[in-house]
Amino acid sequence: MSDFHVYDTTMRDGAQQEGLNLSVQDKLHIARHLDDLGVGYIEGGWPGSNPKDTEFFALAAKELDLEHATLAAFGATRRPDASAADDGLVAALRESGASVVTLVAKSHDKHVELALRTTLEENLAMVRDTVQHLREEGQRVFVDCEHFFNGYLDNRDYALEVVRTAAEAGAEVVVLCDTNGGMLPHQVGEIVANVMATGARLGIHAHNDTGCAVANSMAAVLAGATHLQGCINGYGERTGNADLVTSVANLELKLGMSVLPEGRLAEATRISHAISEITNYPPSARQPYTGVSSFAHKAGLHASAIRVDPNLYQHIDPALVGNDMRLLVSEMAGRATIELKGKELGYDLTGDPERLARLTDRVKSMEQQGYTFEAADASFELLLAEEMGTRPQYFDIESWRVLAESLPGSLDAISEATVKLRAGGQRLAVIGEGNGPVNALDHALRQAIEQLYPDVARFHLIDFRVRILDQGHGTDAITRVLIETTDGKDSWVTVGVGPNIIEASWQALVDAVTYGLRLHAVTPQTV
Ligand SMILES: CC(=O)SCCNC(=O)CCNC(=O)[C@H](O)C(C)(C)COP(=O)(O)OP(=O)(O)OC[C@H]1O[C@@H](n2cnc3c(N)ncnc32)[C@H](O)[C@@H]1OP(=O)(O)O
Ligand SMILES: CC(=O)C(=O)O
Repeated sequence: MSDFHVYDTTMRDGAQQEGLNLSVQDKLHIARHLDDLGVGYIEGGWPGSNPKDTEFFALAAKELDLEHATLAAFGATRRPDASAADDGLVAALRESGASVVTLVAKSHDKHVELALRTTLEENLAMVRDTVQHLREEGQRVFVDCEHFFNGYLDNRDYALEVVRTAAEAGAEVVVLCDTNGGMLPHQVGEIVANVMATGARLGIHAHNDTGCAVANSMAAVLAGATHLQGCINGYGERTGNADLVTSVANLELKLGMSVLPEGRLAEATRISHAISEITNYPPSARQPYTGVSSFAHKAGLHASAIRVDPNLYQHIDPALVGNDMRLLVSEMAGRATIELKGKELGYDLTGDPERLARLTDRVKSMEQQGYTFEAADASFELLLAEEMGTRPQYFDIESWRVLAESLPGSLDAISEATVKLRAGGQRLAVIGEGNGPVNALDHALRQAIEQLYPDVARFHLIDFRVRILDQGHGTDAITRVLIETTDGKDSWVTVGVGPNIIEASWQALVDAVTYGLRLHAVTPQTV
């Protein structure tokens, strides 16, 4: 592995994202995940700026046992016209227990004069004094030059003077920040190449306001930067920071650099999703490398080539980043898609062109009616089983009926469902109650079959989504219902479609129960 720095700022700049709020325990968990990924540096926050960040560093010193990473504390240069030794926030950095301190410094003359309200000379002194002071106290220092690129375009000499001052005072790395995220890759590449002439070790910190944060980071590295900052899942102020996983995967897989310890990149998808759970931000399906859709193929033509060689429609082997290829069944499927999906589900349809063609036609015609199989894998698997003659019949529905009743003095309407079916050689008629018609039907169906099939007691609905398909028909429209069910271990999605929302829900419900029992390898009893 090279001496290249992979520097994560999820817990500092990532936490500046709207709606993202981390507890101290969240931060400790994230730090362990980042260490597991093998990043070199973890910026834990700004000690002294709020009690939580101060507590994090205190706890980290006692509880975090990092294998790969070094913890960095973030803070600012001293206040104007004061001494670094007497500055309260500098003291918090000194006392944080972190061996690395990353100082944010102004490098754009306009910011020095308007935001800091001091002179250009005093700002240089603030950088020099603070770096020297912390170095004397035994800490390693990195300097983040805020608004560097805008500063360089407005007053090149001053921006370069800040870089030189930081490096001469003992900063190990001077990080050029695109704080407003407005740069494009050609500008970043050219400017970083010019700043290399200072002799300072350079880093890059890019925001994503032009959608170019990762591209700008790559341009900086190609121009000579050897320290890369970013956040997991691209979190960060406004539109976020460069996504650290995308950046690192690009460096390793596209530029042939070795920046993580051997084998760690293959953990990227798992770690990116685990951190999403902690931040409570659902992972973006379309995130490069780690998204669930990153290697999902929907178009029939793609699948037909993938059948020959997956690399024909994929830029890398998904396993390199711990992701998987998936085939999506939809109206855009061709026979190749159905064949590959069948294989994924354990059915060999090769050599059965007629069945393949029939299934493909069925999928297309059902999708035209409103079904969506890419979102309802379980209903597709049952359709496939039906075509193969292996769909189990656990019960035979005779009829169902639902009543909704509003009782005087009560705001809640009560629903009551009657389900009549044959199962286990008996005719069963069961009444179920619920807080809505679907809930009542669900209860009635379970009660009817629970004695024969006790596994149904373990199934729980976790999501129920309704979509009106032909807008404009008002209450007369076609409705699609997607139901997600879990048994506590696995979860599966089924679909139902119809002009009546309860009929559509019932179809999805019957598929959900049938799929669950089949998954549990329950043997059907005579109906
Ligand atoms: C580009 C970035 O994202 S850098 C990271 C920014 N992150 C944050 O701001 C989050 C944490 N910040 C905080 O908790 C608070 O802003 C604190 C504790 C740092 C400061 O709080 P306050 O003392 O109340 O000051 P306030 O936030 O109003 O203003 C910031 C002050 O820092 C000064 N300042 C700004 N940049 C720097 C710098 N690089 N070096 C020294 N001082 C600076 C400003 O001039 C301003 O000074 P003033 O109080 O004399 O007006
Ligand atoms: C330091 C930092 O976060 C920035 O300039 O964007």
